[in-house]
Amino acid sequence: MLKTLSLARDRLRSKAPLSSSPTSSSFTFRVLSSPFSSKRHAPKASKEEEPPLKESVLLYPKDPSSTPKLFLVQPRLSPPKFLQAKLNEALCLANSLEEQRHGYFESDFFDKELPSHVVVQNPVARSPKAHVDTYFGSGTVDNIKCHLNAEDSKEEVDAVFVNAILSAVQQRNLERIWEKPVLDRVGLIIEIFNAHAHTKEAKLQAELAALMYKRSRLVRVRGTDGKQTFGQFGEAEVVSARGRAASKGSGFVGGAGETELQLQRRRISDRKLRLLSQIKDARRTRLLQRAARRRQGGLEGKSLATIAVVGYTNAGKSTLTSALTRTALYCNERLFATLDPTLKSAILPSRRKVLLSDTVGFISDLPIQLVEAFQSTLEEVVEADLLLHVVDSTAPNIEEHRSTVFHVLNQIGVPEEKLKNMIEVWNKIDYEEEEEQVEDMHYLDDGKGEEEEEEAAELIDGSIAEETLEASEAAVEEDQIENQEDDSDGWLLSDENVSDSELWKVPEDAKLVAAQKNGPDVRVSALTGVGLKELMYLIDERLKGEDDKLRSQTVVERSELQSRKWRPPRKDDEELAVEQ
Ligand SMILES: Nc1nc2c(ncn2[C@@H]2O[C@H](COP(=O)(O)OP(=O)(O)OP(=O)(O)O)[C@@H](O)[C@H]2O)c(=O)[nH]1
Ligand SMILES: [Mg+2]
Repeated sequence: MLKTLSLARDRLRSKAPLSSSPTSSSFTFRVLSSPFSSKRHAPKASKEEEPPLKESVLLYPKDPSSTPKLFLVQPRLSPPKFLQAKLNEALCLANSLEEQRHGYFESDFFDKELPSHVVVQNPVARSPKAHVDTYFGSGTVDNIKCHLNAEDSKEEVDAVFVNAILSAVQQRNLERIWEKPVLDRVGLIIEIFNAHAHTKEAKLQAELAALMYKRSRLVRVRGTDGKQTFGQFGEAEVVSARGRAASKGSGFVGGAGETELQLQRRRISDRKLRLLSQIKDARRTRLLQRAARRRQGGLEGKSLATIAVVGYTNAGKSTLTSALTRTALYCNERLFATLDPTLKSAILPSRRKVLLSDTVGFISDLPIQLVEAFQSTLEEVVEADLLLHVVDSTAPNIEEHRSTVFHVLNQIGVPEEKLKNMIEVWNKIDYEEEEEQVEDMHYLDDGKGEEEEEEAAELIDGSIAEETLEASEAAVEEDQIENQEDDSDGWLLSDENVSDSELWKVPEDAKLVAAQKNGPDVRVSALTGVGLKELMYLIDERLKGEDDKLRSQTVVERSELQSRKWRPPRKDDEELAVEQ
């Protein structure tokens, strides 16, 4: 089984050629329309009732058996190892977008075809600012369109996934040029969150994230006829009479009426308020449960310690939690398999009972507000007594993964003391051994890889590479970028005032804390069980250390209190008081 897994993973790691891959997916289902174009929200002048927003934020209708066929566009990164890692992650993201049926995914992750993809020149490589209108230069945009047409002629592509963070305007313009819904990195991750959420709380949080994202995507662009239009297909501007009467004071005709943009914003704001209040209720329940757990206590009247298992998505958090608690949590190769925190108990070597909390994984380049939508869930992490940071030791960009986790933990407010005490667990050490064993029978070693890499080089260094920045900038049509009202509420970091190079940079604070740790505290294989005993002893030790710290703190506080209470006022003190 292990071998199959490694082979399959190997396949995903190495097969993704750095070029357009005309592999046709086995997905046969269709996206009816994009949630991010307004096609599906064709304005209805008279209807004022609450739209089914949960549905409107989704990429495809909630048919559990439906999976969209995505076409991936990966901006080139260097070094090639980093590009390969990012490309593999993007392919995994694309294949992770799937609804579960009765708690299970229809297909085996590795039975799925790799999504068709193309590596293109990275616009931020030459200039910190990408093209404000279409992100990519015009040559790249046209080239992608050709690839899309070619792909479409074989099997219809439902949406284009650009593995970068696009502004609303860039997204809308690309949608118009490519005539396909476009998802950027944040959009796809939100879609996955929505598809994988199970519990009421996770669903609410995922919907909130989608809603905030959707609000940031509401833009008006100037259409080909020069008129302001709201949607991709130039829907009418004024869609309801609301506001007319109010603006005139009486009568039923007057004022400018409500535009589609205002109507959508209002609906989103109303829904957001309702969602926030529901999340608040769920949070209250969680707080009560946590307090009850603390009261319940462990051995010798101690409170029951909670250990939060954190880490990059797919690092093996659920597998490790299952192994340590001897339970069977849901584990899957799909990214963001876990969205709902789960608590399981374990007995440490000292016979102390603890709770392990498995939670949502982190990923690079996500805006803080997305994390904020999951604040209620992530509170478990902030409140935990100890953190276990699970790292996939086989990840080629392991440093980026580590830094991302430190960054998110900083963002959600984990105290520095807790970060220092965190146990870093390098997981999947069995994989290296496996890799060595299967190297000779590497089924991808069929000579195709090189050929495909050459193609990639052609694509990157050929027509697209020749296109100069100046030329593409000249191609920016002024009327397309005029009035680029980006209503992101400062939510998306992709706003034009934040350069994309900033987004891809590991934040300094995260680097600092990550650098303080030189390596793993323990190396394990959650799958085979190697290193788990050592890990359990380490948890015991760290918790004891925490207890001792707490005890000495309490003793100091108590003695301070006593001395304050019983100490008779000294002469020096009296003098000091008089001076003051
Ligand atoms: N070879 C190997 N595979 C592992 C190990 N631990 C986990 N995996 C595999 O890695 C994949 C992801 O594991 P999960 O436990 O679901 O990872 P996770 O961190 O919980 O992922 P998310 O919930 O999606 O964030 C699964 O296919 C596991 O079987 C390990 O020690 N060795
Ligand atoms: Mg998990």
